[in-house]
Amino acid sequence: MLLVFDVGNTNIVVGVYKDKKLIKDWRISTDKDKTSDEYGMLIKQLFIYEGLDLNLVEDVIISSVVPNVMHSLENFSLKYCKKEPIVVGPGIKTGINIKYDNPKQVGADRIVNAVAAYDKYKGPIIVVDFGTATTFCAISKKGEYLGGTIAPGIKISSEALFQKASKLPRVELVKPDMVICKNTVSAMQAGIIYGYAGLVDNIVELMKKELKSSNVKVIATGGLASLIYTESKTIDHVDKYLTLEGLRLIYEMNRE
Ligand SMILES: Nc1ncnc2c1ncn2[C@@H]1O[C@H](COP(=O)(O)OP(=O)(O)O)[C@@H](O)[C@H]1O
Ligand SMILES: CC(C)(COP(=O)(O)O)[C@@H](O)C(=O)NCCC(=O)O
Ligand SMILES: [K+]
Repeated sequence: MLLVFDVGNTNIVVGVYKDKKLIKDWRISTDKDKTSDEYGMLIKQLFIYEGLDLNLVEDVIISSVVPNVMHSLENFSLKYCKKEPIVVGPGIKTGINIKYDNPKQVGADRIVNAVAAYDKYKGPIIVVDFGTATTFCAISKKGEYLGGTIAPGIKISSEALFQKASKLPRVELVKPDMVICKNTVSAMQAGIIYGYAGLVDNIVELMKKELKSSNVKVIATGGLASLIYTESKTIDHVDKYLTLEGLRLIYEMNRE
């Protein structure tokens, strides 16, 4: 079995692959204060709960945009899986040519998404990842990572509204029927969701113009993708497991 970790700023998505098949996935909070033993006990319990055995893990691959968590996860891998993990970063083969000014600057999650999206859908392609931040990445027909856009995420944008305006409450992210809303909660929900769908469509349209291609596919992933998918005019598919799939593919390219 292969154990994969996608460490985001809010959540760590953990996946278990048996050959090419994702057999289990979990979402746990990203906690910079957790030790390797705490991660170990948490993951061991999840394995036991699903009738899986941590001793059967043959390899571990980690992609992280939170440097502080790496120490604990690497030690977790060494101690509980008896394996040096593969960490997505400089020196790792991805098959993607990164055209960023400084390729080391691109978030590992964005590269992992690009690898999976190019493998599955071919280019030109735009990947939208709705995480703590919302990232947009353009991949060319030839499979080059061309770059992209980083916008404030849906959840953190709405948290800012609630924190900075005394009379605005924290709201659930659900869609009201209208935008001419007659109460505070619906008015905020409309502003967040319909406003955000517009943000997504505008960035995607501008990217398509820069890509100068008419057949660009647009794939969305990340915790909140399905919320915006139904309101956006430009997203073609939601692919929930894109990042995990990218980790598996990178593992295949780098295994000994
Ligand atoms: N299935 C879900 N339903 C509702 N909210 C979610 C879900 N998954 C994630 N979220 C929320 O979406 C935000 C981004 O989550 P996630 O995609 O895990 O971000 P990251 O990759 O940055 O850790 C978080 O605030 C999280 O609480
Ligand atoms: C943009 C991000 C914060 C997104 O992270 P996430 O929302 O998944 O937690 C992450 O990819 C990152 O830290 N990137 C480095 C900067 C860049 O990609 O240019
Ligand atoms: K992510």
